[in-house]
Amino acid sequence: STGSVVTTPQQYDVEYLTPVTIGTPGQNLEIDIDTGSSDFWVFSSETPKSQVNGQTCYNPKKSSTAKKLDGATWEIEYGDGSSSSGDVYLDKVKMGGLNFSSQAIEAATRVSDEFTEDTNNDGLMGLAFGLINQVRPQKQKTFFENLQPSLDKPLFTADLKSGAPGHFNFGYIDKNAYTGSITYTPVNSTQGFWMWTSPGYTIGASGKFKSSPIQGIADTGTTLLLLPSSVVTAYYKKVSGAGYDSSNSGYVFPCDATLPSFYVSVGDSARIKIPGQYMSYAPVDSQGQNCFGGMQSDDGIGFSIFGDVFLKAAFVVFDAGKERLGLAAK
Ligand SMILES: O=C([C@@H]1CCCNC1)N1CCCCC1
Repeated sequence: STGSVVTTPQQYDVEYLTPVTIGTPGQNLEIDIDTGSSDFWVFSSETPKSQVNGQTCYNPKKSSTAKKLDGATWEIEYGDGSSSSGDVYLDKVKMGGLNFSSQAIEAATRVSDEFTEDTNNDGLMGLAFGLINQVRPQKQKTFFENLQPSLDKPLFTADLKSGAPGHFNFGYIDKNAYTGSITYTPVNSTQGFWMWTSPGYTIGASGKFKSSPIQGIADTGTTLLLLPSSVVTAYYKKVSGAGYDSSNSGYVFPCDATLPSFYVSVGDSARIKIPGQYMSYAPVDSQGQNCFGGMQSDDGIGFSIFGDVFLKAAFVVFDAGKERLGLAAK
């Protein structure tokens, strides 16, 4: 089998939302596909009304195919401080023309304010490795892991775009979705992430390559590109008026500044170009005078995060069969 589903950016490409259908009759939700975590959780009829602000809620009591996974609970804390928790049902899930009849659906009985305030986001579908699924006493498989044996190829691809809808495809590689060739690089999944190491980077079209290994994860659920502070400092040195703004906890610069492109090396001889325009995330003031940088420090995380600022510049193959990541220009 193969599948393909559209994914649509929210304002400033802060996140990408993807339609999914749960239960019988189908309940349609819009979720954030997150390759940086491994829980599929949704707003539900069990989420306190005070914590629901426009989201669509999955109601297992209205699904003839829902089965409670007795005794199972979950609780997750994300790196940005947001969190949620709840109980678990098994139910049918349809996404991109693919079906799985007994997917673990983690119904939220509590969500943190960050999720309540994210009004269009009905939940997260984690597509990292099941090793880090947070359901206890038995961890559950991701949607992709459940489907993997039936897919033509044991992989999925992400084609996120700047300010336009893109696709997540499952089980196949669309040759029309990228240019040139795909460069593959090994993934180390021992921490449960799509973790890989870039050999280095280049700042600007006429910059000199810096050989400096950067270990990080491919995370569609993180908006920005989070890199070692040495790289971040070197980049913003090339942006006039840029500086670290403690009130916004990150590098900020005049929105009319010219931003250099940033090249992330892959394998022995390839690199992904992030256009300068992608390196500005959003205004920090209502006048739109100063802008928050798309590249920020990974301090405190323990590794870098290749989030949407990077991923939307590439066609990305998440190849579980060969534990590798494929990257191509587009
Ligand atoms: O919580 C996260 C991210 C948050 C944004 C969405 N993706 C998952 N982690 C990834 C980095 C290491 C810590 C866990």
